[in-house]
Order: sequence, then structure tokens, then C-alpha cells
Amino acid sequence: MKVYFCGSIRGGRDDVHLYRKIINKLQSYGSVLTEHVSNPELTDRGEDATVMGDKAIHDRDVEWLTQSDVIVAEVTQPSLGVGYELGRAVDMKKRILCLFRPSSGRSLSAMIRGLDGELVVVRDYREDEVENVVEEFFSTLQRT
Ligand SMILES: O=c1[nH]c(=O)n([C@H]2C[C@H](O)[C@@H](COP(=O)(O)O)O2)cc1CO
Repeated sequence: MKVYFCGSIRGGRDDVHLYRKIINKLQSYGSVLTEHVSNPELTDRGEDATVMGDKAIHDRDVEWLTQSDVIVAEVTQPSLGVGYELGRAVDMKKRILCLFRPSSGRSLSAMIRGLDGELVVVRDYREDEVENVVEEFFSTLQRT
């Protein structure tokens, strides 16, 4: 199974430790195409645009999204890129899990929370339960 993980990069790197924890768990289900999102050395400047160029980053990520079987997004730290990826993934009719921590004090965009439905699960969670939440999502996936 190919998993595309979405997490904030230029939107801010406050939750990078949590991205690592989620990706570790996701790797027990398949290959995670976007492992770099959890790299603590990747700053909010993003991947080196002078080497890759933003167009190359965009085109590679849309290609990975197309190839992926499932999308998991940590959406607590607002990120234009993550919102865009989710919009594209919805259009591709992918199965999606969005993870949000109410303890952040933020209020999740209606354009993300309102996606909750047949193909998309939007789940409020606490950091200490993240592994269980991921397990639950993948077990319902396998049943459908
Ligand atoms: O350098 C990058 N590499 C990359 O893969 N992305 C993708 C993956 C992330 O899920 C998402 C983050 O978007 P943003 O940088 O707007 O927070 O975009 C985004 C950037 C920088 O915008």
C-alpha cells in the first residue's frame, strides 16, 4: 500500500515530532511516499527550491498523490500546501484521514471539517492516542 502523508512545511514546523510519530506508525501499513515531511532538519523554508524548484516539488507531489492508495493528513498546523493536497485528493476520490488536535486551541477550517463523509474521515484526537486512531482507520479501510 502507498500512503501519502501531508503535514505543514512552509506553514510552520511546530508539529514535526508528531509527523515523525504518525509516519512511523503508517510505515507498518505500507510505504510512505512523503517521508521527508517528518525530517526535523527540513525547516519552514521547505526543500531546497534552488536545487529542485517549486514546480518540481509540486509536480512530484501531485504525481505521488495520484499513485497513492490512501492519504493521511495532520491538519492542526494550518498549511496552504496541505489544504491544496487535500482538495486535489478529494477530486481524485481517494480515501483520506485528517487528524486534528483540539488541544491546540485552534478551530479547524470548515472546508476541511466539512469533508467528513464516505471517503474522508476527520478525526479529533489527543497526541497520546494517535497510534490507536491510525489503527482504527486502517482496520475500517480493510473492511470496505
Ligand atoms: O518543500 C516542500 N515539499 C513538499 O513536499 N511540500 C508538500 C508536502 C506537504 O504535505 C505540504 C506542505 O505545504 P506547505 O509548505 O504549504 O506547508 O506540501 C511542500 C513544500 C514547501 O512548500
